Amino acid sequence: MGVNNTGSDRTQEEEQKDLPKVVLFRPPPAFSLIGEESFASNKFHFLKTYDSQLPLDQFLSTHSHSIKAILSSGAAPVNADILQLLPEVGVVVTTSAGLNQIDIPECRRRGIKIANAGYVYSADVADLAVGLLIDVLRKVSASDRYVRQGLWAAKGNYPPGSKLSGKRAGIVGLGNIGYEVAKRLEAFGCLVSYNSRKKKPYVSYPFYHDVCELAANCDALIICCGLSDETRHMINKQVLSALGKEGVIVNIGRGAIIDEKEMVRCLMQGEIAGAGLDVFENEPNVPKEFFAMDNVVLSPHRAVFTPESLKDLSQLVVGNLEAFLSNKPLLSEYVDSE
Ligand SMILES: O=CC(=O)O
Repeated sequence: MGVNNTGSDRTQEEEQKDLPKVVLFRPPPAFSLIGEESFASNKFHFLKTYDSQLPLDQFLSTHSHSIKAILSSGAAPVNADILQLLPEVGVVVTTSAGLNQIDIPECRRRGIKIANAGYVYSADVADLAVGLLIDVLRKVSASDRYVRQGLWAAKGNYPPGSKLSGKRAGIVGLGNIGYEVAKRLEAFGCLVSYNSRKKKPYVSYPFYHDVCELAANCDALIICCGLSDETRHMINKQVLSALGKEGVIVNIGRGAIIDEKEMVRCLMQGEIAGAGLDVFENEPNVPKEFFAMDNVVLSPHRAVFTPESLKDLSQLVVGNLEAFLSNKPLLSEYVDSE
């Protein structure tokens, strides 16, 4: 029997057994980016379904009465079938800002609390949204390719881009992230307006109840809302035609908020002017048509990933798990408010 570094003669495995059990269905990207130990892996027993040879239901049934918490991330669903195998679970802590992978009504029905990444990523995601918008308008990536291909010397100047300042920017979803995008674009001299489920009392930006009307009254539409049954394909043919030939769309929310096939068609036929996309309907697969479009800027769903924010995230996740396990209020509890 090995002696561990606490001086006791119990193996690390035996000691781990006494720790509160937290189940994971998929490795959070942050584990490989900043290290699993940043998530206090010495304080919790992380049960990783993806490391087990057992089928998921068998694995969960084996541990069903000892798992108290779920650590969710990315697209792995936390649905009714899973929750019913875990009767002792009282909290789902997710490393994501988005909650579309979690069956929220089922959690509510079972009295399970939910905590997400809160405000941790808002600034980073807003920065990337503005970056994508500037890139599309000013053709940053496209002209970079032009220079690298030696075309500047061979063919002369690359066609000019379009000015950001003075553009009418329509924010779809004025939550934490949408608000950060709005503040940044205002500072760039844009005229901000928004669509949200409800008018926000704390801002004076013009509010459009109808997203189509918002699109008709802006030059750039920035999608910042979460994905739900209500918002799936909310940006459809009608909204894209309302945005029009000069209009640009940026999506840092979730791919399925836009009807992607329709967006591809609109871009191919010049019915909208360009797109900056960090998210896609069927990630990591991206419609091949985009690859040949110089007016489209593509980013592999990475708006949230900066080491600085991931460090804050790890503290928030650990804080949420500890708070739950000691019956204290969660640090970033999700409440259905908007
Ligand atoms: O997209 C990333 C997230 O929801 O955190």
